[in-house]
Amino acid sequence: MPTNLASPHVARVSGLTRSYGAGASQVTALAGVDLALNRGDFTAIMGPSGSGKSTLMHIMAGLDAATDGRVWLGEYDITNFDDADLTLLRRRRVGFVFQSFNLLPTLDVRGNVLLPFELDGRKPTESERQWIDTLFDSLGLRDRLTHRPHELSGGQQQRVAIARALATRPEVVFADEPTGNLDSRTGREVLRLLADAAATHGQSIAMVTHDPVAASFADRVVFLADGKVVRDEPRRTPEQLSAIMLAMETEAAA
Ligand SMILES: Nc1ncnc2c1ncn2[C@@H]1O[C@H](COP(=O)(O)OP(=O)(O)OP(=O)(O)O)[C@@H](O)[C@H]1O
Repeated sequence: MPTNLASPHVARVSGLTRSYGAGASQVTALAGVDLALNRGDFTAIMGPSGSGKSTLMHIMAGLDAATDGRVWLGEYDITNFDDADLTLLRRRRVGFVFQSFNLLPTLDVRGNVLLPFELDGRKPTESERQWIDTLFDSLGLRDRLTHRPHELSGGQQQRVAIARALATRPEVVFADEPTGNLDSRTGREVLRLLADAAATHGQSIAMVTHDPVAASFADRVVFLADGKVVRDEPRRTPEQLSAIMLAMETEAAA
């Protein structure tokens, strides 16, 4: 495997294209994207519906394959990895938080958080055990450890999903609209937790969102339109991000 241990990037794509279908019905979801996610950053990926955000995230996370271009996850060039290698790499290097929480209904909170270790066929080390305890405390899950997902509120379920995503200290956490199913107050709590994981623990996080308030918690905001990166901004207020989105829509309509 080609390695580049000095890489300051947790994930990178170069000349990335992704099309679906063939002939007249072909859709180009990504049309030549160059993007590198910095280690320790909380990066938001914004853009209008259909601009390619989820496709980009899925390819960066090794869940979908490029049509053309190259993809790196940490020091690995995963462009030509087969499914078995990708599964292993995802299990060991990537955490996921989805809009729909994706918790196992039959497992309690502790079981859900320990699931990535189970899947990897190992037990947490002593230091991982301590880290998981810290997560239970800082995410306010301590008195819910034996509860099953259906006994929890939406915000609590998303906090369990975040604890699970952070438990193995993955190279990068990918979050797809993680606050999409939460009320705005609970959503802000979840965003604060993600921002804190990056700021305090150096956890690299990439989050897809269409919500300027959510994106305002990120260190960096990358905008996609029509399958291309059109802007790349440092931290911005929700008002500034809304203005950028509006300007993009006005340009697209002109
Ligand atoms: N499996 C697929 N088959 C065919 N077309 C697809 C598939 N997945 C995505 N697309 C198309 O690719 C384009 C980009 O989709 P994508 O889901 O990445 O956009 P998005 O920015 O995440 O949108 P949204 O904000 O609505 O979730 C869209 O035109 C979509 O219809």
